[in-house]
Amino acid sequence: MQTPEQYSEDLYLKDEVLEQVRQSILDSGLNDVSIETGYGRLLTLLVMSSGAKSILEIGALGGYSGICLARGLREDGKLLSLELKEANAQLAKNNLVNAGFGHAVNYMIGPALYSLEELESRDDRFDFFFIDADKENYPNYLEYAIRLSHPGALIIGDNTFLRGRTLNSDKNGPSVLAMRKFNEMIARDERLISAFLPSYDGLALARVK
Ligand SMILES: C[S@@+](CC[C@H](N)C(=O)[O-])C[C@H]1O[C@@H](n2cnc3c(N)ncnc32)[C@H](O)[C@@H]1O
Repeated sequence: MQTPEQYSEDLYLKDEVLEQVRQSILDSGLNDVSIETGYGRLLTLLVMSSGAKSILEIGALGGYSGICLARGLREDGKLLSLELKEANAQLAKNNLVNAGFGHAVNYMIGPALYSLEELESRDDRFDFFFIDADKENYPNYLEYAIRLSHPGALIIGDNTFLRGRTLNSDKNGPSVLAMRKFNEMIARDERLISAFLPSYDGLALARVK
């Protein structure tokens, strides 16, 4: 029997652009740890529904989520993506250009914490955040996202379950501890209104009050 996720995905026609992105990641010798197809679709829907004009993504890889985010942007909207590795940012950029979003995207290369510090020093603000990089820094990324947000901004974080490790009390490595802290912040921080989606590897959604 199909999983609910497989059943839902099979309802849609093939997305040639996004399939090509996944192939380009594999062709580059990288693991395809892009966002799941159903959640990519949700990103587009959320960006479009929120009317976001400025998006900050943390973790670009090959640009899969970047394209999903850009698809929801208004004509004059911008996506800034923070990526540790230059080669990944280049791959993502190529894929965004091929998808017709070259005009809308910029990359900052290096550890995201440094880039976030720079953005804060410039007093930059964003309407939408997608957190999908090194898990140990998720609580730090969330704190920065709240500080860099316009009121009403949306913050989305991927992989909240860490393939089940978050829920397993025998697992207590740094990524797991950080993800538990991130999830608790999402649920309890008084600056946020939030919800969790338990499909795939889990997704956290929050709105800054
Ligand atoms: C899960 S992948 C991102 C997938 C992408 N969001 C998508 O769905 O298409 C994580 C990415 O975060 C990047 N990354 C890891 N540590 C980072 C850091 N400290 N700062 C910025 N990027 C980082 C990795 O190089 C990798 O490209």
